[in-house]
Amino acid sequence: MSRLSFTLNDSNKIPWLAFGTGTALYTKEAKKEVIQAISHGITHLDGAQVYGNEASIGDAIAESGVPRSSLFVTTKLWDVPAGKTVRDTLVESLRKLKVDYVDLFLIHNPQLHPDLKSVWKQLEELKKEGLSKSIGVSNFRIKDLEVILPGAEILPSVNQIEYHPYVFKASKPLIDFLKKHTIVPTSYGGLTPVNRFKGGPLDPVLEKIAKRLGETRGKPVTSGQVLQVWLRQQGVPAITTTSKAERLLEYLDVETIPDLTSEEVKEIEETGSEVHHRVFVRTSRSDSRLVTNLNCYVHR
Ligand SMILES: NC(=O)C1=CN([C@@H]2O[C@H](COP(=O)(O)OP(=O)(O)OC[C@H]3O[C@@H](n4cnc5c(N)ncnc54)[C@H](O)[C@@H]3O)[C@@H](O)[C@H]2O)C=CC1
Ligand SMILES: O=CCc1c[nH]c2ccccc12
Repeated sequence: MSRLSFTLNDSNKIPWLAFGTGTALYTKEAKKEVIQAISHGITHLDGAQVYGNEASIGDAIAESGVPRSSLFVTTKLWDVPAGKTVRDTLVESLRKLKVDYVDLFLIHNPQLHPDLKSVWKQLEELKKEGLSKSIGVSNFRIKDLEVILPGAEILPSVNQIEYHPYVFKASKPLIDFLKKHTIVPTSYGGLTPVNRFKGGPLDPVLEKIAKRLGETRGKPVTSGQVLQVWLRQQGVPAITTTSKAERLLEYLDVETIPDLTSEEVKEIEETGSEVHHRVFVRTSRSDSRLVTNLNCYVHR
């Protein structure tokens, strides 16, 4: 069972390890994989309206045998259809998820909302109504946050972003801004250096640290686990996914791995900063169409 959680600026707790359904499971029936994740002890489920599989998350929650109060369920607002409200979209998500509330409701992509301040105000009302325990954002840049923060009655609790050592240097101003405003960065794509961009300068650094940690604790440690310790040590929840039970156990085991030394952290960040690999391009409106490079959401 994953036990480690971080405290958000609204005093709610967010489990550090989340199971996501927006990449390998994007638009797929995900019930089996979500039930497997829950049964292995993952309590934080990361979904979104655009992933097309909220109903299968709902089926998994219903069939898991785990009480709703033990789970942390996230979904994300995509666009707001004409004639509908943000609330209408969340009510539809709750129907698909078969829950009375979500633990976290995020604005998925700021570039979809010319009226970003108004959308944030609607999320504030949804938190007050109790339809979402916490509210936050995703893929927000500093300039997007500067639109909603002035006059916000409720701060975003999280900003879910692509965060790993290969975007560390580019992300530093945003991470510092989030810290200043007590907004927790949550990481997606955190394993990019070992999956999408294996063969980069980090490989030998992660292998060396994994070897040291493995020898210290008498149990092997993987490079992927080193990346997740790097995130955990910063207080950054990791959103990951897998269909393999052994990977779930690998991710869960990270809670038992000691922190990296300050020298190891420095070496990961300096080596990661030698290159820049951002995988998840921003979706942006183009000729009034939403252009999204979906290829980057599934692994090569
Ligand atoms: N808010 C947003 O715009 C976005 C949110 N997300 C969320 O984050 C979740 C996780 O995103 P990912 O990029 O999939 O997470 P990730 O970077 O943790 O990668 C997970 C993938 O890496 C594979 N993997 C794990 N260890 C490996 C190894 N040693 N070698 C090779 N492959 C390995 C797993 O099988 C899995 O397919 C998504 O499902 C979604 O819920 C993802 C992208 C954008
Ligand atoms: O959130 C996961 C990846 C993602 C971000 N924007 C889109 C749009 C359509 C499918 C997946 C995604």
